[in-house]
Amino acid sequence: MDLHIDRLSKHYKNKIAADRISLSLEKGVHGLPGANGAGKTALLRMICGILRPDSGTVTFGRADVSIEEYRSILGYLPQDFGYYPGFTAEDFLMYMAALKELRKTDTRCCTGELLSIVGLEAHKKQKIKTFSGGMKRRLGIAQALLNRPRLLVLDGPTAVLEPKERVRFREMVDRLGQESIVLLSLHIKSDIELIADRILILKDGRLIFNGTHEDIGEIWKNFIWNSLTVGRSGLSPTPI
Ligand SMILES: Nc1ncnc2c1ncn2[C@@H]1O[C@H](COP(=O)(O)OP(=O)(O)OP(=O)(O)O)[C@@H](O)[C@H]1O
Repeated sequence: MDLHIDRLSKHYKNKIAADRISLSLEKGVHGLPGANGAGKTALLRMICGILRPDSGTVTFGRADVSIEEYRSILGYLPQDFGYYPGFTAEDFLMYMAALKELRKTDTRCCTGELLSIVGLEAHKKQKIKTFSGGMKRRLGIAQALLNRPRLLVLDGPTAVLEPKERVRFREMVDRLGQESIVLLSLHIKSDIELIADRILILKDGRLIFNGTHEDIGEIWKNFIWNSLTVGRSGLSPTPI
């Protein structure tokens, strides 16, 4: 089943976060690069039903973004994900599963599997307050996978990952993209090149490109790379 976005718009006073965005996404990994303020987070939040658009629709198959059926196929890692520092990794996943109203029996077996997928199995009894930024991010990815989503939306998933973690993440997303629609906002050149099958580029809330690496051509490639201002820390202009 496909994700359909039809003329989605969102304004904030004098700013346009989304300007009549229309697109359809199929299974695979879709990368969303773009300069700061281009509208990536606004689009992802509208796709997840967290931000209400001024106009336009988001549907998965026949399910509208506002209904329960849509939420049951969705996994989401927000840009600023809140953790409970006193929880262990395992307890946190159980807690998130309860919030998502997943059955306890299903959750118990999959929390171990998910922690292993994100490389945190050895840390499952460790409190989150002792985790590095990269470990927290990986735990955030694990909670997004709890309901085995057919639509997985990750906002800046690689932002604080170490190079080794990043390689593991690429492999994981590659596997997930074979079964599901994966949509990620990415800031780092090598991530976009290596992770995404297709690229969607936003500029000032408008979708200005939707295609493959081959489609994009050198001019557009230069445009994207020049519009990206971040390295691993979000501060360096040099992509890693
Ligand atoms: N709550 C808000 N109030 C006013 N303007 C907002 C609000 N949220 C977003 N905007 C504006 O909407 C536009 C799109 O913001 P958005 O956060 O989606 O960009 P982004 O591409 O995710 O940026 P970044 O890479 O910095 O996270 C920006 O101009 C931003 O300033």
